[in-house]
Amino acid sequence: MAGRPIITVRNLVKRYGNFEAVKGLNFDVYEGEIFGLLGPNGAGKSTTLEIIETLRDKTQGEVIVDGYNLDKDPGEIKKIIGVQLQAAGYYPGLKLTELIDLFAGLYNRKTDPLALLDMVNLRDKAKAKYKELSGGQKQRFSVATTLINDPRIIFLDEPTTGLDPQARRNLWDLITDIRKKGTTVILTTHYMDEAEVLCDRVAILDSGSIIALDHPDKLIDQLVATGFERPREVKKANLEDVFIQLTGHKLRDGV
Ligand SMILES: Nc1ncnc2c1ncn2[C@@H]1O[C@H](COP(=O)(O)OP(=O)(O)OP(=O)(O)O)[C@@H](O)[C@H]1O
Repeated sequence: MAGRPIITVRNLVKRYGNFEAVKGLNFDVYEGEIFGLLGPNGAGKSTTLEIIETLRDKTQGEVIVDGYNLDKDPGEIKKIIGVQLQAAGYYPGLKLTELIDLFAGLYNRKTDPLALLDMVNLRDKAKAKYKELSGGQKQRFSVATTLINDPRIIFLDEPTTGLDPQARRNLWDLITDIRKKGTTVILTTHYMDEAEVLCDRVAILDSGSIIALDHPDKLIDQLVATGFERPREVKKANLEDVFIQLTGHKLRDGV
């Protein structure tokens, strides 16, 4: 993807006391791409995202988001990004339309809640309370709320964790649709199949450092070029294929 960098991170360091969780990261995210941050538990993915999102202080380094320097213009950065809240961020007893109106008010924006719910296949749940949604519906709703301020970039931290195979695929489609509309997406995931399907480029973090950064295909090709060969798959399908064939492609949680 030959876009211009919309996020530039240089020599980013984060220390918690004496512990260095992020050790001098350098990377760019290009406008219009889906960029994945991968890595084992504790690698520093959430810390890095939260620093760029202006939610966590950095120790050192420079972060530029769409031309705005994090040190000088965090308020401008907040205006152009969409951040996914954890479930605890939503009042459980409010209806979905009320929650959207509430967030729109915080952003000082006018939004059509039903149009937004349409995007994430939740129009028929407009009058439902947040606490009445299934896990997949909650995830879709939280992605919808990242779009309320019409952001240039959205941040998704493990958006499909805990979802069933249909709900995961549905969320992949949603993320792809959001990108098609020109929004840049930066996400973390522990699912390598998800990163392979969704991400234009991925950075693999380990113990606070980037150990690889490229297109998923290129990283795979590089590994194959070393002589690595996966044990041959004897079966032409896997258990997930069985599951999807048996239970269908449709979402089960009320669509
Ligand atoms: N507030 C904090 N105080 C001290 N240490 C912290 C704090 N937040 C995170 N850490 C540590 O920093 C390291 C990176 O944590 P981070 O949450 O960024 O990792 P992660 O890659 O997102 O992990 P996971 O995949 O488990 O979500 C971990 O060792 C973690 O224990």
